[in-house]
Amino acid sequence: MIALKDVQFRYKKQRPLFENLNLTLQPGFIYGLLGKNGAGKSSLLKHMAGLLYPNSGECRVFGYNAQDRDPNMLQDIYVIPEEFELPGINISSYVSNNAVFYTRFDYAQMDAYLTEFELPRTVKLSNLSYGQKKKFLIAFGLSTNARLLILDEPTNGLDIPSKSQFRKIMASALDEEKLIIISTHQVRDLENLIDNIVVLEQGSIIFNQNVAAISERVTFEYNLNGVPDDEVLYSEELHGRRAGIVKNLSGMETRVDLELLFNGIVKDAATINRHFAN
Ligand SMILES: Nc1ncnc2c1ncn2[C@@H]1O[C@H](COP(=O)(O)OP(=O)(O)OP(=O)(O)O)[C@@H](O)[C@H]1O
Repeated sequence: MIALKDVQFRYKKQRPLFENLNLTLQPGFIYGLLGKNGAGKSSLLKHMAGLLYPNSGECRVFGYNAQDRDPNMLQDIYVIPEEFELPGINISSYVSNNAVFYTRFDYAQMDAYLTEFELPRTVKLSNLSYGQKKKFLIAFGLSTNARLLILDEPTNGLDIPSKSQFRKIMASALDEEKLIIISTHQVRDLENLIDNIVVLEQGSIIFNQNVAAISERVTFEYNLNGVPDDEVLYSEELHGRRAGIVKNLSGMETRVDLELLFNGIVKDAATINRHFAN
């Protein structure tokens, strides 16, 4: 479990980014962390990995205070950052140098991911394309079997087949012990993958809901003609029509449109949260 309690944080000489931020994340789920540029997603993920420390409050990961960077905690965390550099060595050298840090590293699993992603094994990692490097890190990260996997913009640079491979691989990698957090702007890439949506805005959590609850409470409509105004929680122009988020009064579960949902939350989180609270 990850528990952030009353976290306050500011970068030096900046105004506070997090003020009393509270958030609990449970294993067995994939969380989508969404937010506009500069909302604080990467900073939040860095707190969880013990790379940034709160000014006050605490961030506990599997019971450890993340800022202590206890080796037992670190071997259970794998972070794939948005920007990274890989050394000029081939995959097998990298694996034999780095897998030792993870007690549950599964070499057969790594091999299967490399085949699935069609990664060339003899080329130096530094000479791979950006998308290939990303796929290599995803393969390595999953093979560590770390209980906490943090992925910052993992689908950036992936081609279309690789994005669907990514979704398939992530879904199959999840078990009840693992907690996966994916931060992204590419919300469509997360559809049918994430269990929970957390939205951050100017350092505050403005929305935190389970996808099943979302599909039970609201529907996503692409032509609001005829829908009474008091049932519409958010609307926008889409291909010349009014699309939007509507109260689900039928109780039938429908597909969650993450892009519409995100737009609605950013525009007016209070209205949407009020509906969920009722
Ligand atoms: N090292 C730093 N020093 C000072 N301010 C920083 C630093 N890193 C980030 N910030 C500021 O903190 C805020 C949050 O940045 P952060 O990178 O966490 O946002 P983000 O949600 O990940 O953004 P993006 O979607 O653009 O990657 C921004 O206003 C940013 O300018």
